[in-house]
Parts: sequence; C-alpha cells; structure tokens
Amino acid sequence: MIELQEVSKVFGRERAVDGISLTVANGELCVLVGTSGCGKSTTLRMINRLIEHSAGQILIDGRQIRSFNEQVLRRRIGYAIQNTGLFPHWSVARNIGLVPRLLKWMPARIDVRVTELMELLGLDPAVFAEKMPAQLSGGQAQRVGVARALAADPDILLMDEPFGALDPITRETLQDELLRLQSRLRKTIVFVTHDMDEALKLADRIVVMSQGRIVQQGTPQALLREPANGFVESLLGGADRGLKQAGLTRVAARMQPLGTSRPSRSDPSVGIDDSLRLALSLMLWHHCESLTVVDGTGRPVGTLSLHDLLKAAP
Ligand SMILES: Nc1ncnc2c1ncn2[C@@H]1O[C@H](COP(=O)(O)OP(=O)(O)OP(=O)(O)O)[C@@H](O)[C@H]1O
Repeated sequence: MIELQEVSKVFGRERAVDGISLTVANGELCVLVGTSGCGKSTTLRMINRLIEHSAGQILIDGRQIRSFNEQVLRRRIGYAIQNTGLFPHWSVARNIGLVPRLLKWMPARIDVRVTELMELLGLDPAVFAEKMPAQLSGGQAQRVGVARALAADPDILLMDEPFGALDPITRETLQDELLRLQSRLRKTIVFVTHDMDEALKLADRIVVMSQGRIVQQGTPQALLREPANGFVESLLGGADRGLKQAGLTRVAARMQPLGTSRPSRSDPSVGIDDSLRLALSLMLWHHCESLTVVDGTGRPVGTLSLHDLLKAAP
C-alpha cells in the first residue's frame, strides 16, 4: 500500500505539488490525470524518491520512504516511462535484466526471468533478445520498458505516460495488454496520463489533479456520474460523457437472455463482453434497433435492443 499524507513539493518559488493526500491499495491501478504541469510526474517521482518531497509523509506498507535505503527502495519499485529510457548500447535482454543484475541474481536465474518476461510481453526471445533499442518499433520498445520495470517482480509499478508516444492502435493494444497483465499479476500501480480515455479504460480509481492539488478521486463510473466541477467535466469530455459511460458498461449488464428473448437471424451480433458503446455503434452502422448477443464461441446467448441500451444511459 502507498500512502501520501499532505505531501508537497516546492521547486524554488513554485509549489508543484500542494498538500495532496492519497492512498493506493495493494493491487489497485490508480491513474493520475490532469493538464500539463499540474504535478502528476512530480507526484509519481516522489514515490520512488527520484524527487524528494518537501513536506508531508509518504509511506510504503506503513513505512516512511525516507527510512529505506534509496537504492533498495528504487529496486523494489518498477518504473516505466515514456520513451522507455532504455540504454541504447545494450541489447533488449541486457536492458530487461538490469535490476536483477543490480540485485546480484545468478546469471542463469536472470536468463530465465528475461525469457519469461519477453514471452509475457509478447516479444519472441529468439527474435528480440539480442536486438538493440534502435532496431525496435515504438511499441516494441515500450514493451521492453514494461518488461524491465517488472523484472525483479516488484509489488509496486510506477508508470509515467508509458504509452504516450505511440500511435492510437499500438497504444490500445498495449493498454489491453496492461489490463491482461494486471488481472494476472495484481501489482499496485500508479499510472500517469493526460489522456482521459486511457484513464477511464485502465483505472480502478482516477485521481484528477489541477495546479498541484487533487480536485477529485473516484472510480471511472463515479467521476462520469458526478464530476466535482466544470474542470473535471471538461476533462471527461463534456457532452461526450454519455458515450464514455456506455464505453465502460458491458453488453452483459443490459442484454435480455435467451428465454425472455428470441434472436432474429437478420440482426447483427455483438459480443457479451463488448461495451454498450460498441453495441450502439453497430446499431448506427447497420440501421437496426436490435442485436444478437453472442458468447466467446459465437453462440447466441440473448438480445440487446436500443431500448435496453438507452436504459443504461446516464
Ligand atoms: N526539476 C524541476 N525543477 C523545477 N521545476 C520543476 C521541476 N520538475 C517539475 N517542475 C515544475 O513543477 C510543475 C509540475 O510538473 P510535473 O512534471 O509534475 O507536471 P505534469 O502534470 O507531470 O506535466 P506533464 O503532463 O506536462 O508531464 C511544473 O510547473 C514544472 O515546471
């Protein structure tokens, strides 16, 4: 668990972070969002002491971070950043093995771990292990960055705009992979982004910051339902909120199961785990008011009508 209690950071005359209090529970994925310069990265970097806080307390599992040896603390915490920070003259495998080497793991154990992580991140070790960072695409380099952050199996992962420099499709793929990894690994993650759609998709909890302070925190649904003020509302996309909320709700939550409904052969189909947003898009595209809901094997399991879908609207 990470706890920030009334934490501030002052640079010269500027109060970059101004008395924030925040608790991130074990296994939680907490996303910090806000406009440029609001203090997100500074907050993140105070947690692994890349930046020392000026006031307040930061605790990890109940222990003040200043009571840890700085190097030990940093090795306990995975850190992934935009543009990866990979060492350009080191191979992919050597980059991923950095922290285990610093921790003096046996070489054989490091090799096993590097191979395991490359497979976990969808990088074929036979193809990528000996490549140099300059030979990788942006998406591949980000995967290596995440693999490196996970190398010593830290409980905590700090991620600062890790997918920021990627094209939208690669970015979505890596977001999906992070969610898949997280459902397996259950790390405590603090993730910084200025992209609200990314925050809505990834977060268990979103923390909205402005001018060094926390303006609101809550689940994506709670923020969409009740933004605290006009600033949060505009970050959430204003009038697009209804669509964003539909993007967070699964078809399964609104469909009529077989028995109470009979699918029509001519209706297009939608997956039970797809979002209501996708269902609405399919209705608009096919000019229809009803969809057949199918499971992962393509078997019909119910129907979703426009009426069912609108019931979910805020
Ligand atoms: N090392 C530093 N020295 C002086 N001022 C700094 C330093 N690091 C950050 N700042 C200032 O602190 C404020 C917060 O910066 P920070 O990088 O935390 O914002 P951010 O929300 O992460 O922004 P962005 O989304 O643009 O990365 C900014 O005004 C920035 O100029």
